[in-house]
Amino acid sequence: MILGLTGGIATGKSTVAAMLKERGAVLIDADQVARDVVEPGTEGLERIRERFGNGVIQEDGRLNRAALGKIIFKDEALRKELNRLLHPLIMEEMQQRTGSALAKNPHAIVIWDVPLLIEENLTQFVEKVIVVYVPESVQLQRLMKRNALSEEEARERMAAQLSIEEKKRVADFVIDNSDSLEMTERQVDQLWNYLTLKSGSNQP
Ligand SMILES: CC(C)(COP(=O)(O)OP(=O)(O)OC[C@H]1O[C@@H](n2cnc3c(N)ncnc32)[C@H](O)[C@@H]1O)[C@@H](O)C(=O)NCCC(=O)NCCS
Ligand SMILES: Nc1ncnc2c1ncn2[C@@H]1O[C@H](COP(=O)(O)OP(=O)(O)OP(=O)(O)O)[C@@H](O)[C@H]1O
Repeated sequence: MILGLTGGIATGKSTVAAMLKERGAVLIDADQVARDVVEPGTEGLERIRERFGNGVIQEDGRLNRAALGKIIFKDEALRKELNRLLHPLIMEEMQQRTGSALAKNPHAIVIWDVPLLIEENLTQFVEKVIVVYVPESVQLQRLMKRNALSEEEARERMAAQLSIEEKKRVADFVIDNSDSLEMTERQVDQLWNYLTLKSGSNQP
């Protein structure tokens, strides 16, 4: 069983993903895969160097994420170009990791944690869509705090994605993460019970 977990930037995807992992889900994190495919020596990093120049590569040969972020969150055309360069590499790696997980355990509950699941039409690859929701005002506050961003920078990043309200409309399951972590845990427990029943898995 493959499920998509998404939400807006800083609505709490990683928080909910960690809770699902604790309960036994196999987690495939697109942000992590996106990091892995641009490690030094990869085709991903070479693609970025060719298009964006050495200004986004650090002295130690690693990607300067802050520098690239500054460029692409301000400019939609450049962001789309970066997506075009990296997304096929990210997708291939995610499919591969999913294949190995299901080969090991055909009953595994595999969660794809993908911020752009809906924007990039990846819902076709998953059975159900889980959206981690908080109202936009909470999203803005959490994003500014976590990434030490100004309100303008945080709004720019939020504008690079479909709004959380629109994502909520596409969801099969909504986890409301605007209250305490305990309240979120409770919703995750309910969801997990349903998923284990449906997948026929006996995971703890
Ligand atoms: C631009 C980069 C280097 C900035 O790195 P940084 O470490 O500051 O951020 P990080 O990767 O942790 O992403 C934080 C959040 O930003 C949002 N985000 C990232 N990339 C994008 C994008 N292309 N479009 C819209 N939102 C994005 C996501 O919500 C993500 O969870 C990095 O985000 C990147 O390589 N993005 C392109 C790959 C991509 O699309 N990743 C998203 C998962 S498919
Ligand atoms: N219920 C909650 N109450 C208060 N703070 C929370 C709660 N859930 C998450 N947070 C905080 O909000 C921030 C965003 O959460 P998290 O990193 O899980 O979001 P995300 O959706 O994975 O973000 P991104 O899209 O950037 O990957 C973090 O600083 C986290 O500690």
